[in-house]
Amino acid sequence: MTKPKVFITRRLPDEVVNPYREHLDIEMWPREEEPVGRQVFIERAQSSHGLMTMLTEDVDEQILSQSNNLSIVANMAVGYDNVDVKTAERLNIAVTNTPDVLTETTADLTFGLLMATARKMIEASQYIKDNKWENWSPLMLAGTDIHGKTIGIVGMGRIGEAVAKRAKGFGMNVLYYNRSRKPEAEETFGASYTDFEVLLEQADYVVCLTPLTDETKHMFNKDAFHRMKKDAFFINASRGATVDEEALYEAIIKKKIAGAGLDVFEQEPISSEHPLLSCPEVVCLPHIGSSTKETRYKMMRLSLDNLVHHFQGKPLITPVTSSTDNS
Ligand SMILES: O=CC(=O)O
Repeated sequence: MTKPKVFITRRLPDEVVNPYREHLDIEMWPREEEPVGRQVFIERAQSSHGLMTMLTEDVDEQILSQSNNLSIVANMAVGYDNVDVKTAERLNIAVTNTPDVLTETTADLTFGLLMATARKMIEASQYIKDNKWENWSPLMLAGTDIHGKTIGIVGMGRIGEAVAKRAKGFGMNVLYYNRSRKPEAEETFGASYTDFEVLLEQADYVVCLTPLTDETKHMFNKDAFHRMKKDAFFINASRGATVDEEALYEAIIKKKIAGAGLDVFEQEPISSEHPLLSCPEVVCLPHIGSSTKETRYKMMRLSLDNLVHHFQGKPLITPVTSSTDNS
C-alpha cells in the first residue's frame, strides 16, 4: 500500500522522524533554523496528504483550499492561531495541536521570566559581564519581591494552572481571569476569580497566558496598562498580538507600570530597532516557552503520532476544533 505523503515544514532530528517513515512518506524542509518559503509551502501542501507545521507557518485559506489531497494539519504548538481552523473544518481537514506535553515546561519558563524580570536577573548578569561590578552597595540592582505578592493570571488553562501551582509554592496570592470559572483551580491553589479590570488593578504581576483569538487580540491596551499599579509587572508567554506593544512601551516609559517580561512579540523575530528593546525594565526572550529538548521532542512525536493515527483511521490524540480551549 502506498504511504500517505506528509510534508514537515522544518528540519527535525532524524532520530525522531525516521521511525515514522514506516507509516508515512515524509519530506522535510531541509533547514532547521529557517522557515519554509511561502511558495514552496504552497506547492508542498498541494502535493501532500498531511502537513506538520510550526507556528511560523500561516496555514490560511489559500493553503487549505488549494490543497485538494490534504486531510490533516498537525501543528507543533499548543496555540493554533496560525491555522484557519474554521476553513479547515469546512473543508473537512483535521487539525491537531500539542497540549499537555508542554504544560509544565512552559509554566517553568513563565515563572522564571516573572522572577528574572522582578529581580533584574538579566540586567545583573550583563552588569558583571560588562565589567561594571566594582563594589557592593545597599541598593545595587534592587528588584521587587515575589513572595507575598499578588499574581493575576489571565487565561486559566492548563499552563495558567501550572503557573498558579508555582505561585502558590512561592507564597503568592493568586487571582485569575478566564472565560469560564475553574472551581478546581480555586480549590487547589486558593485562586480567586476576578473581572479582568479588577485583576489589572490588584495584581502585582499580571501574567498573560490566554490564547490569541479575535476577542483577545490587543486586550492588553492603553486602558489595561493604565489600570495596572505603577509598581506592577506585565508578563507575556502567550502570543504577542494579545498586546498593543505601542501602549506597553508608552506605559513603561511613562512609568505607568514597573516593567515587563516578554517571551512573545507581535512580529517574530522582533526587529532589533523595536523601542521595547531599549527599555532596561523589559526582559525579552525569543519565544522559548516550551523549549527544552525533552519537551520539544515530545511535541514532535505527538504531532507525528497524530498523523499516523489519522491515516490509520484511529481517533486523533489531540484534535482541535474552532471551539477547543487551547491553552
Ligand atoms: O507558543 C508555543 C505554543 O503554542 O506551543
